[in-house]
Amino acid sequence: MGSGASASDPRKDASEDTALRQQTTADAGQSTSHKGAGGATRRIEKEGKAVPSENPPVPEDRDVESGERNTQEREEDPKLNQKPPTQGPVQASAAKDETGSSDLHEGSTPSSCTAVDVDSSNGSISEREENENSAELNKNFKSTSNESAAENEETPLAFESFLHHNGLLYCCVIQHGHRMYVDSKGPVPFPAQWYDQGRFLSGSNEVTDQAENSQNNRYVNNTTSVAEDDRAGVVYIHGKGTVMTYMFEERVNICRYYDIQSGLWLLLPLEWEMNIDFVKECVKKIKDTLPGLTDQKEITAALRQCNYDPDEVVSIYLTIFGDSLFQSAAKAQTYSELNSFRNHLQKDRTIEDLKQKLNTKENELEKVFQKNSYLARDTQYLADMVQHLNQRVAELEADKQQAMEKIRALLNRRSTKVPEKEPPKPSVDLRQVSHLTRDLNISNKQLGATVRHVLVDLQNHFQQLKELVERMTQAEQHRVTEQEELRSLYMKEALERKTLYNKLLELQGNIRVFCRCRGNAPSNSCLEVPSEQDIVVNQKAGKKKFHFDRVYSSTSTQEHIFEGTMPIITSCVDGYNVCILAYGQTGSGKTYTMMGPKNNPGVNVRSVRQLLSICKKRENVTYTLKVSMLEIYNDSLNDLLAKNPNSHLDIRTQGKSVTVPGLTQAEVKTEDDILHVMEMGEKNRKIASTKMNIESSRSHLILTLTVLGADAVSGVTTQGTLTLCDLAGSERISKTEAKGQRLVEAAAINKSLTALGQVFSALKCNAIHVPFRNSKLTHLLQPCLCGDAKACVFVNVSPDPLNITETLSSLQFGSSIRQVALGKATQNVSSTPTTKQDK
Ligand SMILES: Nc1ncnc2c1ncn2[C@@H]1O[C@H](COP(=O)(O)OP(=O)(O)OP(=O)(O)O)[C@@H](O)[C@H]1O
Repeated sequence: MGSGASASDPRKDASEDTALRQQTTADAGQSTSHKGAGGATRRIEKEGKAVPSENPPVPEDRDVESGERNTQEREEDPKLNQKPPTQGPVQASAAKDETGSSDLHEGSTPSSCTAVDVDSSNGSISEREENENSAELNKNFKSTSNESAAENEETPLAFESFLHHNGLLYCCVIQHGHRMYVDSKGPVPFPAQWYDQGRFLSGSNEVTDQAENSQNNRYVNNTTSVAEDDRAGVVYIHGKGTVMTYMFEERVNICRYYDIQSGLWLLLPLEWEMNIDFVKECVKKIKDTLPGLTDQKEITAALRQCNYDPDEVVSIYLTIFGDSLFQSAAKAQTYSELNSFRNHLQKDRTIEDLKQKLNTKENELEKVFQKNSYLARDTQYLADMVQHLNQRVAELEADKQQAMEKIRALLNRRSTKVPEKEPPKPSVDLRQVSHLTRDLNISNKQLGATVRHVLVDLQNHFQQLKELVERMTQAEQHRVTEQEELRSLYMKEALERKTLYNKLLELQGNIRVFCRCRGNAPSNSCLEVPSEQDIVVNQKAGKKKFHFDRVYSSTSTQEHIFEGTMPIITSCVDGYNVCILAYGQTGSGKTYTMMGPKNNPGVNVRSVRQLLSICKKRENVTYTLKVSMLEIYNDSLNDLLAKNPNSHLDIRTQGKSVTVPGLTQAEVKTEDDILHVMEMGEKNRKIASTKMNIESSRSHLILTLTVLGADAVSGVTTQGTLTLCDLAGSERISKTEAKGQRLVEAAAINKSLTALGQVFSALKCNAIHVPFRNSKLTHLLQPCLCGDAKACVFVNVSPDPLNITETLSSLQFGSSIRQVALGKATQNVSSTPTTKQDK
């Protein structure tokens, strides 16, 4: 093809390049590393694109021969002569050695091994053809380049891709500073006007704006500066044809394809990927390994997340769902749990639908009731009317009777009196009377007809009303039955949801231990947080690593910290005893974590907010919240909400319940109420500590929220408690050199924290006796630490190297309690008949 023609009409070039495209398409299977979006975006081996050090020897006779045969075969094969995909990019083919390998290191053939893929059903050119075509191209290229280069000189080549505005991608070669693009017959000088008609795809994440750089790129002296792009590729999409793909970032799941219509790079849809052979193979491999997985779309999505690495997908599934996935879905018992999670979501939606249905029905009923009241009013009106008409009929009857009697009397008088002379003139005009009688008869008849008519109307009305009432009664019965069904379904679903949620928490462990490094870390911090679950202490003797459920670095925000505790707060509303403790030396950030400053509150305030929001959302359950606040100083309890905060309290145990008789419990309804109560408690704590000349950090602060729930639908009542505990500082006596009162305080703190450690140790080894009563602290926390509770411990540590010993001891304490596995948590529920049940 002449360079002039190519320059003026790139589309024409494209149609002439069909065979080349087909050939490059076939090359893709061998010359690419499949790291891209399956077949969609494949990476080209870097080595294949590297600038070769020498011109490779290509067998001349074979090239010529294969070139001829290729042309002939193309003419004969309709598949190869088919119209080229209009959006299909032209990629340079990889010249191959005799074995068909495109590896430049081995074959030492200069090539631009660009990756291309097609739908295998469309038919690809045989490997032999590929070799032949590649060889021909190489030969052509070699001869052209030889003309411009010094004979036998080792010529460095560089390859790049040019994306024309018409959507076609051309492979370009630079040699001796001259740029050429690869035509079906070989390299052709790159037309100057093309610089403004497209852009080069660079090796970096960006697509180079050719308009800006066109001047710089016209003559390239240094071959190594030429863009190498291993992110470009093409994919055949059924129904769309061949589209060009490009990976803009390192992660393949954001690979894009070039949409010729919009001229934009769009995200590759999951459905397309699912149908790509490479992806299908990966999915098959995963399914073969884990027969328990069946959903192809889900597996494809997982593949996308794992950079199309089937092994990684398998290992992730195994980590989450265990060995049960080795069995087929029907056999796997645990997998059914996974399904039940999915079903659960579906059921949630069903509940929503049913609730809506219930609302609609209730509205309908409301309307029927309204209609009923209108009809009742109509009936009353008609009945009044009938009564009135009856009265009127009676009056008319009476009038008629009177008139008749008068007539009769007149007639009698007339017949008995015999006129002797001139008969006397009758006092009543008989004609008038007969007229009157006739009129009366007529009106009597009319009245009778009207009454009959009204009566018929009334009967019809009554009949209609009767039918309506019957229908209403039926509808009411139907509604009641439906409501009953909905209620039972709701109860079942609610129970299932709670069970699943708590099962999830149980799987995560009923005691979760988090570590938080204090903020404002010094530049010579002794702590490192290499991952979300590890913390490393840099000490002179070397590094020491500790593992926790979650480690929060010095830069973690209060929001982050709270996120970790959120799940167990939901449990509290469901009737579980939940406890959040902050442990650590003085100044390590316990109070900051639990209470926090007003403008950036800590776990306490956020938990309360969360609790209230959950309670508000559950419309069928009426919640009552009560708050108590106490401190433990020198192993004695002070009620911080009492009028006299110094009044000492005792602990009483009855069965499993531990109570503090006389402890003030304030009922709260809103967030403001709770904050007000907390503020009051804090104030009392300060007053008490000033009076006793102690520091507030020398006592344990325990804030308890009791949540009582009464479910109007199921009639179940629950009681959960949320205990928020800011422990006293855990530093050693020897370090603080405490004396006198301070020594007594330190001893009490030590004793209670040691008792806490002993309780955890006993729980760890499932001891028959757990020494809860060794201190007031552990005694009080017993319901939150024994079998039916969920606890979350924050180990607060200071990053200051001066506190390294305390930091190590706190971390040691934290990692030892992390190994504690509490028994299966049980819910504090009771079933009581509720008056609202009939609702
Ligand atoms: N994450 C953080 N970001 C910013 N400042 C913090 C952070 N953690 C703690 N601080 C600050 O460090 C200081 C000590 O924190 P805090 O009072 O919470 O420690 P503590 O462990 O409760 O001490 P004590 O046991 O004496 O009560 C406070 O001034 C607090 O504001």
